[in-house]
Amino acid sequence: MAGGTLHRPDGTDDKYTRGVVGVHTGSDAYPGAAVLGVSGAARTGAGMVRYTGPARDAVLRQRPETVAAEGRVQAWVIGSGTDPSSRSDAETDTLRGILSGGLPVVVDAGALDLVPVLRSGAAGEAPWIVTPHARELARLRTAAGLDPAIPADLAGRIAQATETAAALGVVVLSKGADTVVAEPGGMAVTVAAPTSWLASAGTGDVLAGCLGAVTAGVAGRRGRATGSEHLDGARLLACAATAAWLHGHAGAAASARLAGHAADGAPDAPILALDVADALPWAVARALAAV
Ligand SMILES: NC(=O)C1=CN([C@@H]2O[C@H](COP(=O)(O)OP(=O)(O)OC[C@H]3O[C@@H](n4cnc5c(N)ncnc54)[C@H](OP(=O)(O)O)[C@@H]3O)[C@@H](O)[C@H]2O)[C@@H](O)CC1
Ligand SMILES: Nc1ncnc2c1ncn2[C@@H]1O[C@H](COP(=O)(O)OP(=O)(O)O)[C@@H](O)[C@H]1O
Repeated sequence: MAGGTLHRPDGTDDKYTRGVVGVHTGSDAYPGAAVLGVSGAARTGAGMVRYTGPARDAVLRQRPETVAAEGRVQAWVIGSGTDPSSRSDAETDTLRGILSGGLPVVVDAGALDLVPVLRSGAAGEAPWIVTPHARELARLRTAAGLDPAIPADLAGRIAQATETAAALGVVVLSKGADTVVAEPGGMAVTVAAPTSWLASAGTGDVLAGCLGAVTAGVAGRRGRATGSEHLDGARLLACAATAAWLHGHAGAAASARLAGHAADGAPDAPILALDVADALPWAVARALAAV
């Protein structure tokens, strides 16, 4: 699963080759989402996290390693902790600029409304991974002219994610106890969460950051190897499936630890989103050990 998407740094690496994630998330109403996304990206092993949103002070208080300045990045994370109904025109322009920059973008929560607008009638694929929960996916499908009914079973969710990916030309990561990832070419993968203690506010924000870090790492290494950082749908799907696996197993490890068990014990204790972020290094280590 992690083969090709995660990389143990060696003597040739520096902070840039390991992948730089740009995070433009959070708002005055939801500064915590920015902290959680930045923590998710940093704990997944990004070489650098750049934060360019409005929750700079909160982010730096929790994660002083963050570079709060513009600069080159390999992948973006946008939308977590934002509300499109109160978004300024200047902020919409900033998000449109990120989306049209040609880099991979993880599009979450309050930026999802821009996807059908920008992809309507557009040819080919955009290197974006959208990360809706069930209600957000229903809203996205309504805006794209697709049936918004929430499927009753997993087969229906896979079909829905696959149809949405093809219609919009983007990778879809549909969140839930089973995370379904689909790409525009028709491939789909399901990643079952090892614990449902993950159903807690802010864990999706952590996932978005984790996915940004995995994607930036893959784009950076590909750039070094081939001269092109472009990631097609199949590669983005692999990044999304890897992030879902890391997130789920980090949740289980955090739950087991808080329950007083060893890391492989039963995940019995409730967890907070930041617990999930803090357990991501354990999940990365476990995935790397299996490669
Ligand atoms: N720490 C932070 O900063 C965090 C910030 N966060 C940020 O918050 C923003 C909004 O994200 P969200 O997913 O909550 O909003 P949204 O997609 O509009 O869905 C709302 C839907 O939920 C439903 N609903 C509400 N209450 C319900 C209930 N008791 N039981 C059942 N259903 C209930 C309600 O349905 P209704 O009441 O209409 O039936 C409505 O349709 C987003 O930017 C996110 O990133 C979060 O990540 C958390 C941590
Ligand atoms: N019942 C469940 N079992 C396991 N994982 C779940 C369950 N419900 C939600 N999740 C996971 O928890 C996260 C919630 O994300 P999201 O709905 O965006 O919440 P938030 O906006 O509060 O961060 C997702 O990664 C989702 O896959």
